Amino acid sequence: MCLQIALLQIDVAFGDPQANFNHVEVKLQEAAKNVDVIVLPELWTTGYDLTRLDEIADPEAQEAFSFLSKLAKRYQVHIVGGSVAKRGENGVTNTLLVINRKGQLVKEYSKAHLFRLMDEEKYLIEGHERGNFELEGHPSAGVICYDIRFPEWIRTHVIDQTKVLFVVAEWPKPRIDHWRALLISRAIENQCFVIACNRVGSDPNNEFGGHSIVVGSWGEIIVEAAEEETILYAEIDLDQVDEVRQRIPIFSDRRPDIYKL
Ligand SMILES: NC(=O)CCC(=O)C(=O)O
Repeated sequence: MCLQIALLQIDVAFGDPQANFNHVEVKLQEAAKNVDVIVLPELWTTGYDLTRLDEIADPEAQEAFSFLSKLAKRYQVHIVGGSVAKRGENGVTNTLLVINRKGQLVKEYSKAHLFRLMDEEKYLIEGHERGNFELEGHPSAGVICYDIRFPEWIRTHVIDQTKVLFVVAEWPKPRIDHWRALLISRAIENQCFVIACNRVGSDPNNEFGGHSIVVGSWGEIIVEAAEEETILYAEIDLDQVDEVRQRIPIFSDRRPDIYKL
């Protein structure tokens, strides 16, 4: 079973949701021909304008959901809709939205590990649930940026046969070597596809590194972007995951009985 994927490696206007909705609408239309899944980066509506979240966070992520739902239906695509600053009852979360071809919400996942270097813990509340969902019947999962530094968290997502791990990010350029190494490692150790969408451009505090990437379940790089705005396309064959897992059966060779931390 093959899936055609498009990753929107875009710039994000700092604290300007309307500009970002307009930009994503254009890019999504461009990407939508002959693809099954479109992926957006982290916090694509607001960027890291965290001090203005009172003003610009999306109540219950309703505006982002309605916008992505309309486009998913129009183009008949699944959208792994990056993440948005969602204002809920208890505060603001950094929340990933997954929407199917019918425009229905399949999954919401809130970033579990908040990144202190970018002040997330001062303005956001953390999520507690896993990011698993099904994509055309295939077990998949989505996590957000800093989450990939926690292999034990990622493992909990793949233990139930997950074949595709989506990562949405605003990862700064100075640590782009970590980004690449962590994503390739997560693919090899979990024997799954890793589809990772980063932003480009800069904000008042950071320059972002691009290098969105699709890694196969053997750890090979299928496609990788540079540092400019681009739409990155990839075809993934999900049968590869079964072959790799049969060849080196790490899931049956695991020894959780001796892994106590
Ligand atoms: N937005 C983020 O979570 C950034 C994570 C990051 O830069 C890192 O080095 O980890």
